[in-house]
Amino acid sequence: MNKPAIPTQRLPELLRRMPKAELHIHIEGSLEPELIFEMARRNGVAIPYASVEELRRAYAFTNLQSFLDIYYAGASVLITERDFFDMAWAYLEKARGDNVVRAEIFFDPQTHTARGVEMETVINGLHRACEKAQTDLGVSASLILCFLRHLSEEEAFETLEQALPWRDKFIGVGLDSSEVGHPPEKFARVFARCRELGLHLVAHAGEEGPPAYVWTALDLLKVERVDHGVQSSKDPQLMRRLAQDRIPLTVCPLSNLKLCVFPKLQDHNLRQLLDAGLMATVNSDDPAYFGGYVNDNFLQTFEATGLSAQQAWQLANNSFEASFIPAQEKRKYREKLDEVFAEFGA
Ligand SMILES: Nc1ncnc2[nH]cnc12
Ligand SMILES: [Zn+2]
Repeated sequence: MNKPAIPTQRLPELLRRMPKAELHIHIEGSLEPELIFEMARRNGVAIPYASVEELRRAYAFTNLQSFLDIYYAGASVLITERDFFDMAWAYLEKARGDNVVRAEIFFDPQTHTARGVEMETVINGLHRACEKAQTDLGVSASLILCFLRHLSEEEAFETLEQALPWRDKFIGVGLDSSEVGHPPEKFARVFARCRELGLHLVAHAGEEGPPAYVWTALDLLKVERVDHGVQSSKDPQLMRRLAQDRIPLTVCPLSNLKLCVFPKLQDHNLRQLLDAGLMATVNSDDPAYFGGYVNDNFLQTFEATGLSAQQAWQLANNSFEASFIPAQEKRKYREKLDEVFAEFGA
């Protein structure tokens, strides 16, 4: 696509305005401190912070585990179906404001069922928000159930069994939580079962873990997308494989910055991934904890790394191509994307 250049000063507005899909968002990671305090109050749950400000000050992370410890503590205020609905609805309204037209949303049922919350409560609350987003906001949203990789494969199987009565309310499964020491192969059998069930398959790999974890996510779990995957750039053969097979990477730049995967946003390898022909996308991961929703990720990363309007188009189009929607809907979103670019003279 060779189109006239868009002046740099109009790039932020274009990034905000362009329609996009968000494919890597943990709904529990969208729970803002204000909502944590509100839910703690209404549910009578004690939290070890005196104020919203004190909680926010604790969001200073050194690596993935230092974040996960506080993220699981934050999720402990979620008790009722209304809590899950309110959390997802707050995210979906923000997503609408960022011109997200499609969201594929991760949830971690084991974080809740381990505390005695029923699977039904979790799924129904989240799913109701997704349905309302379609009717009231025009945002298409679906759920992806994630297994916690620091727990056993047996526990993942139990979680799958508990969720199957609501099979029509989620479109796929993923793998998240502490990566290093919990390689994808630990979950090969449960992913094989999910594949038989016709579920879409994704997994976090190569966030902090080595390229070997990306290889096994592809070859043993048979995932359709890799979440993060930024460590792949250390392995040229893997980069060629990802490009050739058009495997999408759901990259989360502000997450990588806040979890010290890259020392500065200027050092992020998003440009390198795009230049190597990989289908990279931009996402927020855990926006309440990492200082920004999807447009903040686009704006700050473009500012820091000097990416162009052409690359903005590529990233937005990749987000539709990588999503689990029918080809006809992908085409519709691409047309909307082209309309917005045309308004900017591209
Ligand atoms: N960035 C991340 N990596 C792994 N597990 C997560 N759960 C929530 N956010 C996560
Ligand atoms: Zn994630």
